Amino acid sequence: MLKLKAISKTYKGELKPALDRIDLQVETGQFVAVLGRSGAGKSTLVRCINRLVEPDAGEIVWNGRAITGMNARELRGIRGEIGMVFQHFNLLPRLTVLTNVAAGRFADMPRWRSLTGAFSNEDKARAMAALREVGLEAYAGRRVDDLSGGQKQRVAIARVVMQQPALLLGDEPISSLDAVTAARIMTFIAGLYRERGVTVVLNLHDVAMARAYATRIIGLTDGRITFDGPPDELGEAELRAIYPPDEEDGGETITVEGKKGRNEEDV
Ligand SMILES: Nc1ncnc2c1ncn2[C@@H]1O[C@H](COP(=O)(O)OP(=O)(O)OP(=O)(O)O)[C@@H](O)[C@H]1O
Repeated sequence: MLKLKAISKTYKGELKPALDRIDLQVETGQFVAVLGRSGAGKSTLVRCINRLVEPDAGEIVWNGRAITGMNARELRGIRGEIGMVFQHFNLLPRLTVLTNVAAGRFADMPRWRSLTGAFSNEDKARAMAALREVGLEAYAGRRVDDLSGGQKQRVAIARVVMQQPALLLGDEPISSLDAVTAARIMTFIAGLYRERGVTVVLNLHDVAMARAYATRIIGLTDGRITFDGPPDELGEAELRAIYPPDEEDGGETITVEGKKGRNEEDV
């Protein structure tokens, strides 16, 4: 179980908190999508969980252990249990697909160490099996920077499969992908949750994707939780609370089906 207790974060030089006393409890085996406008605090929330961003106050507890308060070595250890996928993949571009995936097994080590150690045949076989799951077996020897965005995200998913995390965090993992590729990545993530019991917390921009895949939706507005419930309770009124209209942004409209710009709304 993941518990956030009164987590607050104000970035240096900012007046308004990015997160304002967030309390959240995620049961093992939930698939949580975090929605909110740009700047609502979604990235900050997800990144505080594994302390890529340091909260100013509050406590984060994962399976009875307080992540807040861990020293660097303990934090590396816990990060081995927590997988993460990013919008821009966070792979080592000049290295091969296989090396990137195999390194997932050493997620609790500093990166340079995981790469200087030779991988065992067993590690390589497991990395190949993970690549097979995402349909990229044939790309094992290719350099990551030769792949498309969707393929890179599949490599990142294979690395997570290799890591066998109990918790998967995602910071906009599908934001830079086209709709078909995004759905494919969400299906892989849903597979980790359904078939392996991985607890998932993803920050998403896409309301329709969140509704289609998550079991619970958290709405963030100005650093506070303004919605918490299953996808079928997320109606138009709830969406308006999560995405309040703002004169400055041209009146972007979010509907249950997804996001619409003003022009699309007019036609
Ligand atoms: N490194 C930083 N330094 C200063 N302010 C920051 C930093 N990162 C985020 N912020 C501010 O904190 C608030 C929350 O940002 P955050 O990135 O968490 O929002 P978000 O909901 O993920 O937005 P987006 O959807 O645009 O990525 C915003 O006001 C943002 O400007």
